[in-house]
Parts: sequence; structure tokens; C-alpha cells
Amino acid sequence: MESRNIRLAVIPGDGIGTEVVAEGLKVLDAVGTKIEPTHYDLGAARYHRTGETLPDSVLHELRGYDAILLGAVGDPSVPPGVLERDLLLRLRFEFDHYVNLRPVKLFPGVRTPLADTPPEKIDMIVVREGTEGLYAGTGGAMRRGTPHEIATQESLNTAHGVERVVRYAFEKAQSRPRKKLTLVHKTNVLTFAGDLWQRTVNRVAADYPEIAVDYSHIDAASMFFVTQPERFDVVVTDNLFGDIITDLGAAIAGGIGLAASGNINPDGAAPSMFEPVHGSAPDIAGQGKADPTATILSVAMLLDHLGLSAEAARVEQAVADDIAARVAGSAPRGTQQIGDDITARVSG
Ligand SMILES: NC(=O)c1ccc[n+]([C@@H]2O[C@H](COP(=O)([O-])OP(=O)(O)OC[C@H]3O[C@@H](n4cnc5c(N)ncnc54)[C@H](O)[C@@H]3O)[C@@H](O)[C@H]2O)c1
Ligand SMILES: CC(C)[C@H](C(=O)O)[C@@H](O)C(=O)O
Ligand SMILES: [Mg+2]
Repeated sequence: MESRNIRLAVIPGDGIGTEVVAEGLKVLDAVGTKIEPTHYDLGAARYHRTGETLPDSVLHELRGYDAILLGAVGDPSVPPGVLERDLLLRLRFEFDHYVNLRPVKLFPGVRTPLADTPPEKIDMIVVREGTEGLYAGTGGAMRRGTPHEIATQESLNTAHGVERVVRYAFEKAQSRPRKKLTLVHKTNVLTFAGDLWQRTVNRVAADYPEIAVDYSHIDAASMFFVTQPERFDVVVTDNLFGDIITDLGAAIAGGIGLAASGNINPDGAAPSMFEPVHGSAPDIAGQGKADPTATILSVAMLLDHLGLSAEAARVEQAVADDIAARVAGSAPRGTQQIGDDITARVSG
């Protein structure tokens, strides 16, 4: 990596976002890289203070960073969607984060609701499309507030948008030992979008003869995530299916407190953004109960993305060791304690 400091924008956000990001930064500091964090106070408090979600000037500034670390946004005091759409999704869209990378990996020692599942049976990565689909924001409401209201919400799928994420997923499958890719969709009902996704996968597959290609409808895939998670290696899917199935993935791999993600701009034209899969968890915010591990694993993804693979591996190993040391039945540790314990392992 170049000798200048790496510039990291940090958006702790709302609720437990601020708590878990503090621990992620501790670990980042301990790993000893030349990373300079700059904090941005975007989220509910700023919205209430100034009415702003993501001012254009801030968006412009953020574009100049090497990467972004985000906690979570969303708060019950703000109308649904305001922070989620105008802040989080706007960042993903403006920075063209067309790959939303979400590993689903069971660490040894983690308790999963799938009793007796050995860790090697849950090791997949979901490549979720991040800029299109039902998240595009198109649609509308007619006769709103009347008994005759009609609300539509359209799924936007472009040949360009689908092909680039599918190609990324094939590359990812190529780099993994099992070399398997599963398209997850609902081609039996969403016939227009599904047809584009399926044809794209079929066409791109011709360039990757070593990859075993499979298909599963989203409903069946949800069942197989629980009953036969070993079916999956790389999963490629659209924005909404990917959102839903990765919370399920988190659940089978030990819980939402462990699930990391990266919103990637593979071309490097804008900073990629790393964040836990979970949200701001208003039900436990301010209580020091949130597990910061998902954020710490997102920090590992961030380091890897920046080319600091040895540092990333150290963080991931520290997490694996911390998880292995979690003793069933012992009192749960708080957010800061888990952060301190993982930091100590990284430092030591
Ligand atoms: N990336 C994001 O910023 C993001 C992601 C998801 C949800 N949200 C927003 O967060 C708010 C709350 O959403 P939600 O309740 O549906 O989802 P959530 O992920 O915040 O919480 C779901 C459940 O998981 C628990 N949980 C979440 N993270 C945890 C952690 N690190 N450790 C322990 N338990 C944890 C919560 O206590 C809650 O019971 C909403 O405003 C939503 O829009 C934001
Ligand atoms: C908060 C929301 C917009 C977001 C999404 O749907 O992508 C979240 O659920 C996630 O998984 O990152
Ligand atoms: Mg989600």
C-alpha cells in the first residue's frame, strides 16, 4: 500500500451504531495501520437539529475518502425510510455500491439454532445486488388515503446492472475452493426480472466453465439455508432477496451480532463502505448490550479491501479466537468488554 495515510470516513449513525463503531475503531487502532479516521455526525440527531440527512457538500467530501465505516442508521423518532433511504441508500447508490458482499460463515464454537451443524457446513458468501431492484424507489400511490388507494413499487433491473454483479459473483466463485454459484430469485413469478437474471447467469456461465451453476427460488432457498446450508457457496441475488436472506444467514451463523458486510464499488471509482448487517437496534440501544463483533468483522473486510490482507487476517483470527473462548452458560459480556477482549488479542 502507498505510504500516505489511509483516509477513513466514519459514520457511527444511530442507536447501537455508535456503540459498535467505537469498538471497531479500537480494533482498527490496535492493528497498527496508518489509517486516519474522520467522524461524520450523520443520523437522527443531525436530522432533528438541522433537517439534513446527507447534504450534498458532505456527499462530495465523502467521495474523497479511501473507505467508509458505518454503524447503522434509523431511529423511531424519524419517519420510516427517511434515514434509510435518504442517507444509507443514497450513499450506496451515489457511490455505485453495486456489490453488497455478505459472508455467512459459522465460526467454530458459535451456537447456531441448527443443532449439531459443523462449521464447514455453513460457509457461503451472498453477493447481493446493491443499486437496483425494488430499492430503486420507483412507483407511487394513487388516491392516497382513500379506500381506493393503489400503491405500486417497481423492481428495476437493467442488463448492465445485473451483468456486472453476476460477473463479480462468478469471479468470487472462481476464487473459492468449491467453485459453485447459486442464483436465488423467483423466476416462476417475477417473470420479467427473473428472465433477465437467469439469462444473464446462463450467458456469463459460458465464460466460467469450472463453476457449477445452480438455481433456487427464494422461498426454497430460505428453507435450504436452514435445512441444508451446505448447498450454498456463492449466492447471487437481487437487492431485496439479498436483504432478507442475509438476516436469515446471520441467524443460522450464530446471530445478527456476528454478520458483517461490505458495500463494494469494485471499480474503485468511489469509496466502498463497510457496515454490520444489523440495524440501530432501538430495543437495546444505550444499554451496552450490542455485540460489536459484526462491526469488527466488517473492519476486517475493510482492511482486506484496502489491500491490508495480513491485518485483515489478524482481526478475523482474533474474532475466531474470541468466539471460541465464549463459554456456553457464562454471563454475557457487554459491548465494550467484547471490543476490549478482541482488541487485546489483536495487540497481543
Ligand atoms: N444498515 C443499517 O443502517 C440498517 C440495517 C438494518 C436496519 N436498520 C434500521 O435499524 C432500525 C431497527 O431495525 P430492526 O429492529 O428491524 O433491525 P435491527 O437489526 O436493528 O434489530 C433486530 C434485532 O436484532 C438485535 N440486534 C441487532 N444488532 C445486534 C447486535 N449487534 N447485538 C445484539 N443484538 C442485536 C436487536 O436488538 C433486535 O432485537 C430501523 O430503523 C431500520 O430501518 C438499519
Ligand atoms: C436499513 C435498510 C435500508 C437496509 C437494507 O434494506 O439494505 C438494511 O436492512 C440492510 O440490510 O443493510
Ligand atoms: Mg437488512
